Amino acid sequence: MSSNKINTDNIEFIGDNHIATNISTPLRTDAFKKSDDEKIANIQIHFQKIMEELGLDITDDSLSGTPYRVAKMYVKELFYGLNPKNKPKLSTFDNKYGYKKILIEQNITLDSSCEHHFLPITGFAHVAYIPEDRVIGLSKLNRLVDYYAHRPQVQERLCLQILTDLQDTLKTKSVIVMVNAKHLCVSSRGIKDKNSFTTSLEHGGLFEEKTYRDEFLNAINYDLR
Ligand SMILES: Nc1nc2c(ncn2[C@@H]2O[C@H](COP(=O)(O)OP(=O)(O)OP(=O)(O)O)[C@@H](O)[C@H]2O)c(=O)[nH]1
Ligand SMILES: [Zn+2]
Repeated sequence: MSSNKINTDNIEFIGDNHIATNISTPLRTDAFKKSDDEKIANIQIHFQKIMEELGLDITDDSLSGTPYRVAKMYVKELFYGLNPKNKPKLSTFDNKYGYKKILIEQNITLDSSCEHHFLPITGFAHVAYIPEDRVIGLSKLNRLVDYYAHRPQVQERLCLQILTDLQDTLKTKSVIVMVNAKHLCVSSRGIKDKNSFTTSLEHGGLFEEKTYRDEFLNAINYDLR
């Protein structure tokens, strides 16, 4: 095998071990053996090669820092959510006040990356649940969305990862997640459709019933027609 061909023979895939395999992000078993600093150093070398291959003069003042900048951005920012050690602490509380109706966190800013093109996905997530015995700090819902968004993603998987994690954390199936997002791979290249956006909706428990779903959709002012 030539040196620039990726050897996939010994790549094994693992995922988030707390959720079903089919919705896990495909990861190598050695995904976190290297430190962030080692990964940044290696990605820097690879990205410099990409720039050189494109014909760019890497010694130019403006370009010389780009390989390191991109490598750091990948590991520490855009894809920080790949590493379980970065998962936010989702502290929950006893539902002492006995709140049993819908709780909605809407317009959660969403910044993600498309795993097919490594281009941005931007939009909003709307998350709601109907508590049983546990409730959660509001900001934790935003933090969880941010965590799963900061991986190479497809929107369907992102929606499901948020849903199943919240169902586990809140110990209730009654969770609903909607993502409305623009994919730059659709709007800025390829078909270049500037107007279309993508909606995904996943739910369980009481939200399987239209009445509860409608309550959520009305509250976020969304018309699914
Ligand atoms: N289902 C799904 N598809 C996505 C998502 N993000 C990007 N895609 C699609 O992934 C597909 C990849 O298809 P390919 O035909 O291999 O790639 P391509 O030649 O760049 O396709 P075009 O975008 O049509 O030019 C494209 O249709 C993308 O629009 C996502 O979140 N979910
Ligand atoms: Zn894409």
